[in-house]
Amino acid sequence: MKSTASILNNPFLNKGTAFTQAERQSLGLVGTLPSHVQTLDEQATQAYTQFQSKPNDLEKRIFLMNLFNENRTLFFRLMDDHVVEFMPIVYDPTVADSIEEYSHLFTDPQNAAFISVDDPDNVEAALKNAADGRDIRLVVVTDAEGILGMGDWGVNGVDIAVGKLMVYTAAAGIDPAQVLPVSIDAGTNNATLLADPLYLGNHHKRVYGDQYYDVIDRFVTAEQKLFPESLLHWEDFGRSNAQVILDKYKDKIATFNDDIQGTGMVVLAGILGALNISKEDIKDQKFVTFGAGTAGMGIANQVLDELKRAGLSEDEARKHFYAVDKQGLLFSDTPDLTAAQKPFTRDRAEFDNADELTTLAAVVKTIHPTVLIGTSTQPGTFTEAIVKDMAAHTERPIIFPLSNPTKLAEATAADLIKWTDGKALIATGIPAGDVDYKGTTYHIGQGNNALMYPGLGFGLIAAKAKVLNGETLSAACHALGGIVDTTKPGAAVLPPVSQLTAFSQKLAEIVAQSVLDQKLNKEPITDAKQAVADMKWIPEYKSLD
Ligand SMILES: NC(=O)c1ccc[n+]([C@@H]2O[C@H](COP(=O)([O-])OP(=O)(O)OC[C@H]3O[C@@H](n4cnc5c(N)ncnc54)[C@H](O)[C@@H]3O)[C@@H](O)[C@H]2O)c1
Ligand SMILES: O=C(O)C[C@H](O)C(=O)O
Ligand SMILES: [Mn+2]
Repeated sequence: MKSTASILNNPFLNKGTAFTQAERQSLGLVGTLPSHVQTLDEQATQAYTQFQSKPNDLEKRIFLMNLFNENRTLFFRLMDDHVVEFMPIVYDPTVADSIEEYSHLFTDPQNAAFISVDDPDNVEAALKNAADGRDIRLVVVTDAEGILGMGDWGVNGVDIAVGKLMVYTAAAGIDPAQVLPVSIDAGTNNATLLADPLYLGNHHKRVYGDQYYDVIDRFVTAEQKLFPESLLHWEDFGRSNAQVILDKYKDKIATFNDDIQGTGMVVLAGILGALNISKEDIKDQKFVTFGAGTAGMGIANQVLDELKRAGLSEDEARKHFYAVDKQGLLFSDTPDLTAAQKPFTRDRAEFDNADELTTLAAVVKTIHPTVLIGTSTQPGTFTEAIVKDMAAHTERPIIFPLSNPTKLAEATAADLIKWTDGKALIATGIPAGDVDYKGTTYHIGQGNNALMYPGLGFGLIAAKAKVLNGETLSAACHALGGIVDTTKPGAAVLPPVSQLTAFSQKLAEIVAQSVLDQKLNKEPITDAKQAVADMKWIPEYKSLD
């Protein structure tokens, strides 16, 4: 029999006041709880009332995290009941505040594994100890060099791994006992953290190069050895490492980078939704990506793939893209190009005014894009003048200001609707309320990878995929078509978060089917739908007596 403390302090087993009398007897809990036995419903109602009494979003998050630390079943039951309200609290944007305050507010490691670049010999031990015998099927790892658009947050960034995993369970139904958040503490270049005696990570600058890649390699090796059936999700790595790491492992194991591929997927799905509304062809679009980093180039690659599938040659397809970064429009001779940027550069000879194309305004004026994507981390950069200029040359401009959190968005949905007289087809990185303009209510899609990665990941795990390839990514991007009624005035380009569970399920089935169709499953599975249904965890108490 387990000790009293090991049950009440185990969030995967704990039921608190819902332990039945029989369980209290058999588990040695008699007299350790008040005598009235509550149902999960009663606990959820009571907890929601407490949640509502919290004065602000960060306090609400702290309350929910305490519940999460104590009792995962109750936490996810509550999240199931209130997913639209809880998403911005447990995930983006409030997760950004909690990351900034992580070291100061720390009370519980939340069953994460903490790997230190200074202790490479204990990488495997860290994973093993944190898993504590659990059958891990999903790992979300971050080194937190590029947390959302807020830069380097060192060990504090573990909260993004915890938050992404919460969304996985709420959206797709992965068993919370089968997930593992991982922090790789490679140091930090955040001067505020380094100067803070309360900072809980390594107090030294970030390590790069061979020493860093050696730890990553040890991590991947140990992760695959300990959890051979798991999917490995990379989150918020820096621009110089994200693509390199993905390229190194993507053909060998079941893995994906959420900022590159998850974001590419949601943006392509959003563009397809927008084109469904405008009844235009993707082959007629000109794409400007503003902020040509991890997400910007991930998006460009996913859209490029779509153009090729629509029949364009590689060369023709690339001509549809204009990548803009700090230097302005990226040309083949622009200094300091990243590996991901190089294939998307333009030739100076294409333009009479190439030397002037150093700002977004000049690029929009010259190119007349039909699609403008913001992944720049620069707030307010989609100005009224730029947006009006774009709208003057295309009937339904597609404009996605995606930088997170809220304070970094390139524009607000309300401004974009106003400046384009209701013509813009919009998705935003964080949740945006409806916009009422001249008698129409515009619903704004959330262009956040949270719409995609839970279904993608769950489908890959359920189908026991060996790898994730372009075929499956493409199938997933098309999965959301038809969920939104695009004939309604003011329709959103993506489905609402209120339908997150339903479309994550659909997405998982499509992904699993694609894996099976390509015979990429590690073990024999015949029915994708059944495999997804069999994996689904429901927040209900299981009998422990
Ligand atoms: N909505 C989503 O699902 C989603 C997904 C991923 C990333 N994002 C957001 O996108 C942003 C970028 O994330 P990332 O992971 O690509 O980061 P990143 O650091 O890899 O890329 C940011 C890019 O913006 C460029 N940039 C900085 N200042 C600029 C300026 N003044 N003009 C033009 N470009 C400039 C940088 O040089 C860099 O290339 C973040 O705010 C992040 O939250 C959103
Ligand atoms: O975390 C998010 O909200 C989306 C995305 O992964 C990001 O880095 O901004
Ligand atoms: Mn991210």
